[in-house]
Amino acid sequence: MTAAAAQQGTTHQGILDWVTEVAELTQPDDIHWCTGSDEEWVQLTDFLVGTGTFIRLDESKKPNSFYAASDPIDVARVEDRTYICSRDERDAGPTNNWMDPDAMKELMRGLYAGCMKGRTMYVVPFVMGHLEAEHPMFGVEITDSAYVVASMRVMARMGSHVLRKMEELEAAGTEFSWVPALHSVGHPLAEGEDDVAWPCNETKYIVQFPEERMIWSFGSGYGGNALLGKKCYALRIASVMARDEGWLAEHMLILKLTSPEGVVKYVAAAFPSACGKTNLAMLQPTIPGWKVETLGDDIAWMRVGEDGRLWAVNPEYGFFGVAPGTNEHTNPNAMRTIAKGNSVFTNVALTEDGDVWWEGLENPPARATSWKGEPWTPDSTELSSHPNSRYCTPIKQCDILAAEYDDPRGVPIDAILFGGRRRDTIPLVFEARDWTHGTFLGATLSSETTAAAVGQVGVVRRDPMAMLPFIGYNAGDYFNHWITVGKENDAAKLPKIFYVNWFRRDDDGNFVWPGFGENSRVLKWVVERIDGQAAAVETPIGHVPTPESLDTDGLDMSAADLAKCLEVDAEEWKAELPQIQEWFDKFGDDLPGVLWTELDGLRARLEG
Ligand SMILES: O=C(O)CSc1cccnc1C(=O)O
Ligand SMILES: [Mn+2]
Repeated sequence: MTAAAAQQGTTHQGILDWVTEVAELTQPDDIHWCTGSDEEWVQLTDFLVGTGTFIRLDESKKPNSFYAASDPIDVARVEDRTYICSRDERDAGPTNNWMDPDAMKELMRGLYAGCMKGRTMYVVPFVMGHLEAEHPMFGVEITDSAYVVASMRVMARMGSHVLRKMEELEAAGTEFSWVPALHSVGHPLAEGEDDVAWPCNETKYIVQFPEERMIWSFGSGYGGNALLGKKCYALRIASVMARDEGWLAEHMLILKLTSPEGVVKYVAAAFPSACGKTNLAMLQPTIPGWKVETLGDDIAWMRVGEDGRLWAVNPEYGFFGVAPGTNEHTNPNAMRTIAKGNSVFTNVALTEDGDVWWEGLENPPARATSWKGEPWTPDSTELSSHPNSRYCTPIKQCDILAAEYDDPRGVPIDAILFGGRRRDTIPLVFEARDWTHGTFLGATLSSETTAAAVGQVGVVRRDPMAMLPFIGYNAGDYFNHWITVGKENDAAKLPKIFYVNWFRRDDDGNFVWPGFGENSRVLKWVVERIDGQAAAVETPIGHVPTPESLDTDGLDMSAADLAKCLEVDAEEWKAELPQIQEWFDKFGDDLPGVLWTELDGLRARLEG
């Protein structure tokens, strides 16, 4: 299958050739070219209700919305089955699984052979980012999952208008390419065999071929494994494009912060999976007069503009947010967005009156059906919803969506926040000394693992720029790319870099910082630092707020607890040094020397 070659031909013929090749291999019963129309949504959702994959929710509760429960073997991203199959193993680097691309293709052709028998092959033309962008980032996903098509319609700009745009560009002789993204649940149906509610396969492969800008996925129907525009394209493939073309594809939210005086700042923030990006992206400030609007909660593409500033767009068209913990206190804006319907809820609980519920949501139902299909009550010892259960909801429904979301140029970022989930060591917020030091902070970011990926939860791991599962190439080269962006551009125009940690705990294990809307106080300090108005203490790790420089008016917190939030414990940081050394040793000569210099500087300042 020469998808890359298919990209070179005329678009329509190129796509047709690729679709033909895939159909010959996978042998679907029929082929459906997705239009993205409302009529198609109705056909798809009716079909999914018919197969038992979808349960239609009550129109008065969540209009035009559906419930799905996955197979328990298919509930999250499968990092151990995710591969970067670069030609040279070195280019995958020590943080990625690698296999020789030809060997992987051989293996997966064996899996794809006949895998779509009894099913429909859907061809999904889509674009990540704006169709009106200077260089639209096209993709075509082939999938045998109607659930994936329905979810892609929420998460990406998809359908006939995308194909027409490609044809227009082709007619105008304008150069462009498209990413072929092949997906199968890996569950062929024999003649007359009924489908299961959640078809998938014990064997899963989520594979990126970076030089070919191509994605092959097999065996999972869930989230980032199957909605290939998201993690596979907009991060893993896009990060390789960004390395080659001089921009950044990052795991970041984008928000717009407006002060009471009307001063606007744009902030991007990289937190590991399920560490609060969506909540921060839609923050409802507790400090009077401050306003947050969102542009995105998960992915940011950032390019240096002619003005030397870093301009960010959100390439996605929807939210695929963690449901548990989302409620009127933690994220009222998400709740209002979801309430408008047009959403797909996966692995949450289904209530008897045709609504959904999850842990942390107000008003637990007296009885419900859990994501495992079992009777559930508030007294159940089992969870109603999987910790990685998700809502999939159109971004346009968000009341605080910034108008700039629709601007193909994006917004100029003033501050980048790196954040993790650490119970100790990392203070509430501190500012990097400069871009290189900020890159060091990003490269050494650490966080307790979450349920967004299969594996143990709560283990502290290094998660550089919160991109560990999403860097499409050698992470040492990725760090060097960040360093280069700083070197090749005017530092005064680039965003200032900060490190935040909402999750510090006291000796009894309780969170010291209230978080959620109160995080607006940290954002205020950040923008006031940018404007040279907020005080800070110079510490071995960076610039930490003086207690007085944080706006604590109305904050129910003792001075001792605030001091605890801001504490820099030299012994805790000295304990980080060998961990950072061990992390950096993984990269050998691929690690930029300036990062070793930063580590030496930190050590010297701590021991000074
Ligand atoms: O893709 C999944 O199955 C869950 S992981 C996820 C989903 C949406 C946004 N981010 C993530 C992530 O792991 O970062
Ligand atoms: Mn994410």
